[in-house]
Amino acid sequence: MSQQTTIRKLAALVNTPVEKLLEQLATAGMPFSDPDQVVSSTEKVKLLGFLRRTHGKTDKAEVAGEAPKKITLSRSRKQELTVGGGKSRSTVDVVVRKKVTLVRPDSAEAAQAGGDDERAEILRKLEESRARNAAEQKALEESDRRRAEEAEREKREAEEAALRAAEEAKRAAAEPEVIPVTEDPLRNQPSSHGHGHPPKPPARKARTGAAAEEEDRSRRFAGQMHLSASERARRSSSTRGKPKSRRQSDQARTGTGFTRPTAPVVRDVAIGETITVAELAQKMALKGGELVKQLFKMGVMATINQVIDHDTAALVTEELGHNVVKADEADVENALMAHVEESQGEKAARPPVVTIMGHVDHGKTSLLDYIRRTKVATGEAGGITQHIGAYHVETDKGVISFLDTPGHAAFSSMRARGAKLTDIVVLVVAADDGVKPQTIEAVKHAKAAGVPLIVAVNKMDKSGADPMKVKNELLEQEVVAEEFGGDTQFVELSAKTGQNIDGLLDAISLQAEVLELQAVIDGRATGVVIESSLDKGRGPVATVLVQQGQLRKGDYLVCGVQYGRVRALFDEAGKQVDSAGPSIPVQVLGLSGVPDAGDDFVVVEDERLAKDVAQQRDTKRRDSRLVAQAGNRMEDIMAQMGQAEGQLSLNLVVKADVQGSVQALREALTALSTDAIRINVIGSGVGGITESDAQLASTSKATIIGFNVRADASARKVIETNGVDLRYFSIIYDVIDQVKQVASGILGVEIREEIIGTAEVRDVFRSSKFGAVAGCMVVEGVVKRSKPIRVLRDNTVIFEGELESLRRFKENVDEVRVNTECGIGVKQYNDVQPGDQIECFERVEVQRTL
Ligand SMILES: Nc1nc2c(ncn2[C@@H]2O[C@H](COP(=O)(O)OP(=O)(O)OP(=O)(O)O)[C@@H](O)[C@H]2O)c(=O)[nH]1
Repeated sequence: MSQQTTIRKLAALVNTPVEKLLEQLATAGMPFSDPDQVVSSTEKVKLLGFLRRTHGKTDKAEVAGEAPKKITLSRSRKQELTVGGGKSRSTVDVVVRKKVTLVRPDSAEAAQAGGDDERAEILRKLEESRARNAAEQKALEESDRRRAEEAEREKREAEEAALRAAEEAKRAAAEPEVIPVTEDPLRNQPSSHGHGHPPKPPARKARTGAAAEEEDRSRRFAGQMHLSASERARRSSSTRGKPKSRRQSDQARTGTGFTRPTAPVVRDVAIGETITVAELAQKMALKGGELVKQLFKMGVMATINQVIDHDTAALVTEELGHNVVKADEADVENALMAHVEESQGEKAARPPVVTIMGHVDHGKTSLLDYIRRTKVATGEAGGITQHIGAYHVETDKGVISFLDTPGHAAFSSMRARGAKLTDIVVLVVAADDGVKPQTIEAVKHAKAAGVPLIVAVNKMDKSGADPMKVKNELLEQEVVAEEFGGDTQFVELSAKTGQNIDGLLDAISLQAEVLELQAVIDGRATGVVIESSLDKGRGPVATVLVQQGQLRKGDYLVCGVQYGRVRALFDEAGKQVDSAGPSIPVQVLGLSGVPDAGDDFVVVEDERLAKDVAQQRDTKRRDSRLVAQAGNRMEDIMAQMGQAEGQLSLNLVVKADVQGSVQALREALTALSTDAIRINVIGSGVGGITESDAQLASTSKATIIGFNVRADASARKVIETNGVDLRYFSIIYDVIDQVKQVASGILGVEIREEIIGTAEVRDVFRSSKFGAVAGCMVVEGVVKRSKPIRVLRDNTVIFEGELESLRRFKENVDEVRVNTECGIGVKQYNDVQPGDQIECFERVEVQRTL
């Protein structure tokens, strides 16, 4: 690659005639004869120095007669580079610039070395650099060539692969599916349950045919409990024997697309309060049957469509290795809550809600009736007040609402359902009778609920009234009158004469003021159902107590599991009203069904939400009931079986006029159950006793309890024909008493042994006539000849039998009393010893009671 220059070329380059250049060269000491003679670089440099000198320019190098101190040679070369691969491959023009700089050694060194040596060195280095350049250039060319070859080869391979794929796809379409067994990642992987499969030989011949396929599949899925959705899809598609799609086969071969997980899939399974077995199985991607089996292993017998409770579902889910997540079933409820909160506004004072409690016959009903009769404004002229479960009165000091179901049964049943309705409890105590068991119970209930008490000392008109006694007795219950330094107001009154009833109302208003009761006055109403019934003409009727907001005619509301639009509102005077505010009881018409006492109600904007919430609650309630009824655990079944053996049962059908009474009775009666007898309320409801109630009672041998309701003609017929036990009541305590009696009748009598006397053996005489006769002292009770005896030694019974003889001073007697000596001959037993005890007992029949 030497760049040799002739004199002619140089002359053209420097734009000088050839002759002149020859001349100059000659002058510079380099005589050339032929213009085509080559001029070396050194000669060029020399010429340059000469020319500069002749033009008067200084050149140290030349002056010193030396070569230039630094020479830089540069060159550039253009070449093509291929970048990227496949589709993105492209060519780029690249300019390669080379620059070589040669530096002259130090002038001191240079001074030592001769000028020609130096030039020779430079030339050598120049030559070396040229050689290096050439080598590099060659290497570059070589790598370019290799790259081009590589690209060519890749292109060729890709074309071949495409061709092969097309052929294979064609072949696959013609043949049944063959699972590429060697690709299976699960194959060499132990399963989560420890059933590891030995590694397969790498290249197994692909098998075709259903049997091979089945075997292969079972091998692959054995011990693998959880299949992902795609696995299932794969399984089912292969089961159907469909050929693989081209895409699938391409994916399988190229390894692209989905790869089966190598470990069991752990799922987050959302479980609500209840779930059906089928639904749970689906959530775990498991066959229903598998889950049934798993449940059975855990001791739970359930069918695929059965509802199981949350705990059981959670257990089995965890057992199968999945995570349990609490399902957010309260979606609609949340929407409802948001709805309620949204309607909250400014709060203002509200009237108090009062419940009256006290011992039986102390005058609760009389008090409520007196207040209602004298204080509730009747609607139209001659209108009569109605019992709707609550009423409100207007006093000088404000409005007061009374809950009209006296007694703590209703109070506690409401409280048990989470409904806190009562602000103040008025405890009625008859001044002539004082504190009685139910008075104490009422105090306990009020205290447990954290509700303040006002004591109404009733029957003050009676001659035997002793209010101070009441105050003192209540002190023991920690109910301290104001005059004793406590905070409980005592009001002495008479429900009969109406004496000081206003004083009681004042006391209530005062207490309410202290409590600073508040509620949102405007906005959507919320509250609680106090009573409900099914009216023949008007449909479901519910008395509700509004707790917040205004309940208006036309409002949509959800009420327990019922919903509807308020068709009409009635107050306790039977008068239609347009709205009811906080603490005001009102009768509502227009619900889809009869709600339960204690259910809450919420007014909502539209019917849809009301319906959704009601339906969701209904489903939930039904499911919970199903779970409760199912008794699906083995233990439960066993327990029930055990119970059936030893435990008697009394079945009852309870019908009452209002829902509150039904609930109170059901709870009170069921609570009478003991280990010996179980009280089952197998049917209950609001309304008269119907034929179906009678039929139910007849088939299940139940007693019918009619509380303020009567049996209709067809029911009476069934009752008479089948001899069903029917009893009517109007007082709750009577029901309880009678049920106790009936239960006792079922329990029957029990034989009890009573020891009537014990005698100690002091000496033993043996006579040929009577055998062994024990000389005894009666130490306890009386020993009777006609009664059975036991002989005890060291407090252990060693013989049980009868007396042969009982004598006192050789005389036969029928009985011997305590501290008397006697001779006892035991029938068929001659082994009596001094120190033994002879116990005389009798068997008595005792009526079993609850
Ligand atoms: N003399 C007098 N008798 C009263 C007074 N209050 C109630 N009575 C009578 O006491 C009896 C019982 O009264 P009720 O009001 O039924 O008593 P109760 O506490 O509601 O009774 P139960 O509903 O059975 O729990 C009735 O005969 C009433 O007439 C009163 O202030 N003075």
